[in-house]
Amino acid sequence: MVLTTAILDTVDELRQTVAALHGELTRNELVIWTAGNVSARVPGQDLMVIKPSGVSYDNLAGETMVVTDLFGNLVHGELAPSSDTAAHAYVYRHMPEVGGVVHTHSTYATAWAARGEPIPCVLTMIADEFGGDIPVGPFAIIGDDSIGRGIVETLRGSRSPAVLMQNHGPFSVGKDARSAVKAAVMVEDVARTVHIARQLGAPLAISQQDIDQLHQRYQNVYGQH
Ligand SMILES: O=C(CO)[C@@H](O)[C@@H](O)COP(=O)(O)O
Repeated sequence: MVLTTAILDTVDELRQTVAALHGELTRNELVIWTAGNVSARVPGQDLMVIKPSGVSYDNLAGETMVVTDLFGNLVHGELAPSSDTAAHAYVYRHMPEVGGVVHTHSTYATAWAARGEPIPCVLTMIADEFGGDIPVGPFAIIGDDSIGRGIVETLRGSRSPAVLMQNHGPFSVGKDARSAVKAAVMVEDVARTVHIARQLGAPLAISQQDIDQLHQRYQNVYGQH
């Protein structure tokens, strides 16, 4: 596939954005070594920008980000794409509203994934960002569409932008890559808080009505408009 000058301009800007967002994963201590990855859909194109596989975060820059089609075929860039490219691509193919995907192995969220236990909606911040319990997706081996299918099928049944893939770790989605990174940061924060709360007792439930009210406010009123 030959990329036109207009698409290349968009891609180059997106490569810088995705590279910078990988810095948010290390800054928020969500990844170690080369684990984790961020991607962004190229607007209006069946393309995505994603991290190259196994490259140190110290060496991630716009120029090292790669571009693939939505079946994981390399279209632009020198390096091999992330080993999670198939999962990201599957999400983009089946969830047209998603513009960004993030995967980490952040400690507390991954500990919940190891138990295959959803994070209960016992904090206002969980209601705000996730709209209910943070769901668990099925165990799936990397290498084909299994992880992507598990992410999509689980998220379709939830308001949550994050899913805890059993025995693996969190994947998060958003309207753009920055929103997906935000969900990755927040799922780790609430995973830690609920874990700590449960050490000393049973966290108290929030009513569905209150969850709905909190979610609606946060998604539609919170912040600057
Ligand atoms: O979780 C996995 C694979 O599913 C890790 O290898 C992943 O975090 C990092 O892989 P990449 O360096 O993106 O290929």
